[in-house]
Amino acid sequence: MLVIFGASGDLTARKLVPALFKLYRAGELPQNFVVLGVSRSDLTDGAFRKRVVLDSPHLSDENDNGASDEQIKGFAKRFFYEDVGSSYDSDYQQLRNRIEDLNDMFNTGGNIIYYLSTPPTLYETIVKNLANADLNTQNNGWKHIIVEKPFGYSLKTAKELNRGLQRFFDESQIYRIDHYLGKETVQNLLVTRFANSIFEPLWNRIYIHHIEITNAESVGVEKRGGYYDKSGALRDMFQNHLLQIVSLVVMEPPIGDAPEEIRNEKVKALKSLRIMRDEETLKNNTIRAQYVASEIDGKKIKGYREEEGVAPNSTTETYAAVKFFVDNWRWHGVPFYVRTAKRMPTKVTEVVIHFNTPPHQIFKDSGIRGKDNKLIIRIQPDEGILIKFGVKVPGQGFKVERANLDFYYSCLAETRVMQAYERLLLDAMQGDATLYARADEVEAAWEFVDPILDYWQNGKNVRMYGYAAGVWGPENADDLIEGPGNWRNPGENLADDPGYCVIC
Ligand SMILES: NC(=O)C1=CN([C@@H]2O[C@H](COP(=O)(O)OP(=O)(O)OC[C@H]3O[C@@H](n4cnc5c(N)ncnc54)[C@H](OP(=O)(O)O)[C@@H]3O)[C@@H](O)[C@H]2O)C=CC1
Ligand SMILES: O=C1O[C@H](COP(=O)(O)O)[C@@H](O)[C@H](O)[C@H]1O
Repeated sequence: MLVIFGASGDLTARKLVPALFKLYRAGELPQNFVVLGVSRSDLTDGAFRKRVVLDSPHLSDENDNGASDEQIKGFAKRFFYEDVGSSYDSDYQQLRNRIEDLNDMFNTGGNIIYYLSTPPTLYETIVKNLANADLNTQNNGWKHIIVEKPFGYSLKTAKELNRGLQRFFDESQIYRIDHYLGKETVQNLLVTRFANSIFEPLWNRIYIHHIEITNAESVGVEKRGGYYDKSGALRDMFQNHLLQIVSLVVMEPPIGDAPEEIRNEKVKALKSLRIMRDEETLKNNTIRAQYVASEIDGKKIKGYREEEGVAPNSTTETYAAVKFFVDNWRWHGVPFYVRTAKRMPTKVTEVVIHFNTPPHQIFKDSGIRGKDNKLIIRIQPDEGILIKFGVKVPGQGFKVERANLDFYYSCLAETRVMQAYERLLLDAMQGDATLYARADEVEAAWEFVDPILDYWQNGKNVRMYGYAAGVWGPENADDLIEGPGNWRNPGENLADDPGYCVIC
């Protein structure tokens, strides 16, 4: 049984129920699957079903071939609703009775996931009340809790939240969601590195010059200005999703694919990020910026400070770029450049491994300079992997051009690629926490991010750059890159990435 707290909210309707529906249609949910929505709103089972299933505009998408009425009705019958009264801090005895009734009706064996999809300030209250009603014990079926982001606001609050949850649930029962880990391409980072023998020998300071990770969104803060203005790019994307990607790029090979083997290595990776402690280092290695009003294709785009819910004098960043080093044997001296931003020219997330130039230039007039070998791992969209390597241009002499060697997920036309929430929900049902963040991972990530946030908020004369909505951030961001290089500003499609002989 999936018990969703905050079931009347946006996440339930827009992400959770559509993901469950996809799993249902694909026949991947257990036979006895049932959902109990819980929140303060006064709803009947019928009204809840209408809201999140029958009248929902979110159940189909452009890749869908349409669900039948029968499927939708069959799915809706598995949804029930219970209100907690006027506050989540109440006696959950009535909730317990309802859960027991549904357990019997659907023969669930007492296996329950509690999904916390309320404002984070309520997480601890909810788990305390679950425990008070004896709804956390595992002697009659397993009990897992899935905790939505944001997980804390700082290292201190993340630690408090961890301790708060762990008072009532064992760490093995706690699933902290990071939807980037549910993305197929993020998981493929592990496979690319550890299921091949051709990349890993090069995956170190001897062959890699620097690593660049870009997460760009073309949208602004949309309707979430109120939330975002208290958060900012560093908390919203960098502390969680991007540092999760960093941990997969940086980690050592685990001894196996058991969840704890992988998570142990990720924690070690996060703990090896060099924490920036003094103002000079923070000044030279971080850049923050806000988008300002502009016009894109004749359409006026609001600046961040004009967005609904955002303070007119806000100092919250919508662009964050950070250069850092990893203090371990493998990565000594290799700079990592990671940026995330809203209102960029396109939506794209990619990891770019820039290899060193060959140690000795044999082909002196080849035109190869500045065109290093790259491995581009495209997380989204146009998911795939592309290697840029030098080939000889036919003709006299040794002119070299960069060609592309590539793989695209879209080539796997017959394969159903699960969306992030589908994969993560299914894993939590199966008790597989590999793709969920452990307490120490979250804390290690905050440990790295906290000094940057503190500097941005309290440092002396910290610049807040502006960038016109629709461009690749402030010009000064290129100053972060060592030497003559710039950020790679990719197009929407990896397949369009310029390379010699693209039409073959
Ligand atoms: N929406 C999204 O795309 C994403 C959301 N999240 C996280 O998921 C959680 C839920 O988000 P979302 O569904 O968007 O939030 P909403 O505000 O839409 O819904 C939250 C639900 O919690 C209940 N609630 C209880 N107390 C409060 C309160 N003081 N203020 C507002 N709501 C309250 C409300 O139900 P009721 O009043 O009936 O009790 C409400 O329906 C949050 O922690 C959010 O950070 C994370 C990633 C993406
Ligand atoms: O967690 C979040 O992620 C989305 C971006 O997710 P994606 O899967 O579309 O890349 C971001 O828009 C949002 O601000 C953030 O809270």
